Amino acid sequence: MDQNQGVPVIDMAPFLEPDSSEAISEKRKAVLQELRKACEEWGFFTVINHGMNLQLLEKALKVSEEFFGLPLEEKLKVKPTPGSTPYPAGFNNENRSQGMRDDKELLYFFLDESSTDVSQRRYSMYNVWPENPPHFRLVIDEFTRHAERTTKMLLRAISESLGLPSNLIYDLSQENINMFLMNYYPPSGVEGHTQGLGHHRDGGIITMVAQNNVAGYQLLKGDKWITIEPPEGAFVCNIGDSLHVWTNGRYKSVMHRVCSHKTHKRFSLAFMPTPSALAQIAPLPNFTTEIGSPPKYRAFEYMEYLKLRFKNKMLPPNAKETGIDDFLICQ
Ligand SMILES: O=C(O)CCC(=O)C(=O)O
Ligand SMILES: [Fe+2]
Repeated sequence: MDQNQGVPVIDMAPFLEPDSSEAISEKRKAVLQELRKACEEWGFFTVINHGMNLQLLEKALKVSEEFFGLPLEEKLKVKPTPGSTPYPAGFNNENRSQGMRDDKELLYFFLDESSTDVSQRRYSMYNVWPENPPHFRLVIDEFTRHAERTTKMLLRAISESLGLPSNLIYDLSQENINMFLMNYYPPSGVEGHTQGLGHHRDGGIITMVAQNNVAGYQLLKGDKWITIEPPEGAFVCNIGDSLHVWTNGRYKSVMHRVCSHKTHKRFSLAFMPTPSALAQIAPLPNFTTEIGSPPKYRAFEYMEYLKLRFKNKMLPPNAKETGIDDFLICQ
């Protein structure tokens, strides 16, 4: 059986149309229905016709391959700035999940530069840009500007799919922050499962991932790990814990991981639109009082959750990590 069978592929073309004729609006409604079903049943979906120029995506994947192909001492020059917590921007090859080493390298940036309000750019000031390859910044700036448009379009569609005003989810996050992760998973050289990135749920609103054509991204459905093999040029998206809590668990934040390939290098580019540290994360009335359902999660500030999750990085092997379940209200 095709293991990818079932992870819904959603064609966003009607959301790229400028006009809002009756015919387009009908098409959009159909897309919203598919999106709702995917978020409720899978917590994952794949988007095509997402508005990103595919040549630009290719260029970004190529520049990431060039960067990660540099000698380690060159990559280590892209050192995180002290104080850029909770997650330091820059190069990092010492990630851990469940206390075990992830066999991956990460280059990490904050994207809030597109914000017109300079006082809000308090995350991207920590970004550290590689000097090599020389065209790195040019390519990545253009790519991330386009990708931010795509993430905003997806957040609007997700809001609408929940019957909420288009801007609500974006507004709840309080600031315009996208975390941008460039990941490199070296070949493992061995048969069987190797931890590229240990199992986890994402914390933000959604995560949107592009990858080269090397499989390894897996989600947990029931008790089975399913490998996601997206069509070329697609973005794989999943629901993060914040959206899971806002919807009182209706849109699911699902466990996933990355398994390294035996012989091939895997690259991925991940965008995570994320709430501001001060954003309130609590189930919305639309999914609780208004429908007579008790809230499943207590309210918290996003910073509280981030700090707890950051401690996960220091845990001994196989220790239990903090996750969204720790915020469940016992009933
Ligand atoms: O590299 C990938 O494909 C997924 C990355 C991921 O799950 C994450 O960074 O949270
Ligand atoms: Fe993830």
